[in-house]
Amino acid sequence: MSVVINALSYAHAANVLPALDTVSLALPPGSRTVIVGSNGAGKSTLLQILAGRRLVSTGDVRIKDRDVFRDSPPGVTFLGTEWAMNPVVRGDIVVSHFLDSVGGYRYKERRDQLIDLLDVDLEWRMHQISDGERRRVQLVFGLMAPYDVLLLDEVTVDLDVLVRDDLLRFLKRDSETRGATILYATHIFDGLNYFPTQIAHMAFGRLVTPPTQWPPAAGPELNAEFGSSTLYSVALQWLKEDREHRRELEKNGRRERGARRNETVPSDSETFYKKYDYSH
Ligand SMILES: Nc1ncnc2c1ncn2[C@@H]1O[C@H](COP(=O)(O)OP(=O)(O)OP(=O)(O)O)[C@@H](O)[C@H]1O
Repeated sequence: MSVVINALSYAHAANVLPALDTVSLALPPGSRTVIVGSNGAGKSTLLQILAGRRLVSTGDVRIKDRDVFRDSPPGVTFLGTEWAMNPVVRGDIVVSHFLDSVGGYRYKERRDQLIDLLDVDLEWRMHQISDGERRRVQLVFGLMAPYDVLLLDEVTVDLDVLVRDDLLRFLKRDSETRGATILYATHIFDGLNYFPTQIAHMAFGRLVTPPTQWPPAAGPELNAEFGSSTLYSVALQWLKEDREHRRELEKNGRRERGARRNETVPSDSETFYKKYDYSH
């Protein structure tokens, strides 16, 4: 297996319920897994832990049989949305200089292929381009070095549909030819049907549907859960179930997760509004 997680639990702070609750997962080399889950389900937390960005004390997290935090495996690429917020990549720097400064010359062939595919202009200046254009530069930068495991946290959200489609086809072809494993968290399911080899469902920090073959097997082996659905309709159904579940819990006065478990709401309105007054 390329990625193995055993009983991983993780809480962002001491007094909150865990963002991840005993998650176990195994991804074979060459697999492309799409994780479906509502806002706050735990997808980003999971990807950041796999990228070695958060230290975990409960559970075992391995890529290519190496502990991701203590013995970080080579060949792991993580691409998340926060990159574009970094002031360094919003500074007055020409794209060609930026790509050179991060070692683009070492992967010339892949770099040029990605520049064409993502329609990047080497003369752009990083502080004068749109969010989507900056995202395309990030993708050239992030994908030009060949990886064994690619962790994608919704980095296609601001791409136009044509570029997004070209990118997904590139990633699919790349994983087929080199056997790279991809784990991709997204909320955009349009045009994604052909991409994954498996799909998984996260809800309330748990992996409620482990990676399951996608597209569903056809003919007599037709997958009982998915039938002939599209990825979009499966995702919609899963998210509806999650919302129902949450509402049910809330109706019974319970929360699955959140920071306010032990907090009492002040009884008089003055104290209440003071609490939410950010002006001081
Ligand atoms: N830095 C943080 N500090 C405290 N809590 C956090 C932090 N990051 C995430 N959380 C909490 O952890 C839980 C899981 O968040 P996470 O970002 O992993 O969800 P997600 O599935 O990626 O959501 P989205 O689809 O909105 O990106 C949420 O309840 C969130 O409020």
